[in-house]
Amino acid sequence: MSHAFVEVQQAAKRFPGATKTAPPLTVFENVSFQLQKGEFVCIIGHSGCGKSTIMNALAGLDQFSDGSMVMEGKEINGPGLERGVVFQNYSLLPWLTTLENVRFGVRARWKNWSEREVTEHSMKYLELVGLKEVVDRKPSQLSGGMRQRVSIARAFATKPKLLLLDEPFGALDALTRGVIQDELVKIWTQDQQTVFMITHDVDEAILLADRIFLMTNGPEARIAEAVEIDLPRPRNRAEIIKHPHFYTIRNYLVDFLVNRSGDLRVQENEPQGMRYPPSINPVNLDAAVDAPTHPPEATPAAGHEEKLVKFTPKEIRHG
Ligand SMILES: Nc1ncnc2c1ncn2[C@@H]1O[C@H](COP(=O)(O)OP(=O)(O)OP(=O)(O)O)[C@@H](O)[C@H]1O
Repeated sequence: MSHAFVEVQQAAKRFPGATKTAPPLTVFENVSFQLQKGEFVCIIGHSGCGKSTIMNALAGLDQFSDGSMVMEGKEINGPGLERGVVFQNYSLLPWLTTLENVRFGVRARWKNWSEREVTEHSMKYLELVGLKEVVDRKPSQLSGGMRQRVSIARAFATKPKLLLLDEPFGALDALTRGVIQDELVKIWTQDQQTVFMITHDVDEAILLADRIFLMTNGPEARIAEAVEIDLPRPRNRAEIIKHPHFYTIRNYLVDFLVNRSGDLRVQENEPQGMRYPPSINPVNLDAAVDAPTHPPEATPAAGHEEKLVKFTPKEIRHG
């Protein structure tokens, strides 16, 4: 029996073809991985490879077409309070105020708490994401970044054992993003949560993750590799770029996204069955990639999304 905190085995997702005669779409298949308790894992891959679909399944909001997923030995077959989710699209209740949106989650989590305890705890997390002044506003009266912060506060406040984050910082400006990344690391460290996070930002993934899963392009995507990030903690953005391993890791990830993610399809005659992604430590590979050891050029390669290859050291609060 597996001792992993979360175990996904041979997951696949298929959708019916767009027309009656069109073949079904296999978004991904043969996706198997484990998350260890307390681990911070990021998953990166090009748009459409199925990252959100995997996350929705872990959240219990969708199901795989094949395969299984288990958390602490129990099958995941619906949403649960032990799993907290931050979506790209905030998913707030529009008729509730900012505070009520957070209180809603906190009250559900700790049913025996007094109203005062629920409010105080909710306020603590709203303060943490810098929203103390707007707690009485409804989501429609907030900016996109503010709504995302409410959603982050709600997820953090409920202290789930597994925190599922789908590009949670996408709508935030660089400074706020740095501050909230710091808070996420603090909460993760204090509460010993396990985090599974989708990001398109390579630098963010290196800053936060213990391991980064690299997904090949869809259709028929899979997790090709699990890259170990051996940079010492605590990490801060200003310092890690000076670490001798930083650019080796970064170049390896960018090389995957730009050059290799489309070529790593399952071969026709490759044996099927359970396949965990191999663990890769780019620093220990001989000439891991034929790439420079300085920041990649700011100009993205033709045909690739700018956000994937752009080098943007962001400001971050030192703490
Ligand atoms: N209900 C559906 N019917 C048909 N295809 C779908 C459906 N939902 C998702 N897909 C397809 O599944 C694929 C994976 O979608 P998903 O949102 O998981 O990708 P992603 O890797 O998270 O992308 P992004 O990085 O853009 O968010 C896409 O090609 C999408 O078009």
